[in-house]
Amino acid sequence: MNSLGNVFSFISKDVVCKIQILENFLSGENGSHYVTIQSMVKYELENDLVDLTKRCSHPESGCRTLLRLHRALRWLELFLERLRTSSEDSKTSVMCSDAYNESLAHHHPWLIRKAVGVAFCALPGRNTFFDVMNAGDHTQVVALLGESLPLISEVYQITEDLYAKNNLLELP
Ligand SMILES: CCCCCCCCCCCCC/C=C/[C@@H](O)[C@H](COP(=O)(O)O)NC(=O)CCCCCCCCCCCCCCC
Repeated sequence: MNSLGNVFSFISKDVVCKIQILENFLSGENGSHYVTIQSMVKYELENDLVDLTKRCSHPESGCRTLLRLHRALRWLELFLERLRTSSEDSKTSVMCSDAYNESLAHHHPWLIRKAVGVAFCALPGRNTFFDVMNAGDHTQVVALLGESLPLISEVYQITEDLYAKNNLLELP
């Protein structure tokens, strides 16, 4: 993302920050509970470490932090599937914003949606985008996407089911 330009830095900063929160849990004194998503959910819920309705004493629990990344993974899945099936004249900005409007946008306030919309306009065209991905020629990139998308979907679905079972899909 950083090689796409400064306009994306507010997005990548947020992702890095959220990954850091999870890594800190993993390397902290209760790290053994953070080895899997299942053990994290069980541990945080059993020990009242999750703000369920309003952010107060545990504003940055592992569960709510992962939920933000989980929602972003859905965006990524939708976007990469569009990219995989796109034609030479398809616009990355349109693919990106269609995927965004179908997923993450439902969870973002107006101001973030506007800022994200500006970032999408700065996306390079499809060919440059494939080059930036640095995963071989364009046919190879498309093949790679075909292999990785089912794995992304599977990971997404496992987390989605676990969160749904524990009523965690709307954590503040
Ligand atoms: C490739 C183009 C990249 C464009 C990515 C667009 C995705 C839209 C993400 C918009 C995030 C906006 C930034 C702020 C978000 C936060 O307000 C918001 C809520 O957090 P809070 O509850 O702690 O306040 N955070 C989030 O929703 C998490 C956003 C995470 C965004 C992840 C984006 C991942 C991008 C990965 C790109 C990989 C490209 C790979 C190509 C093969």
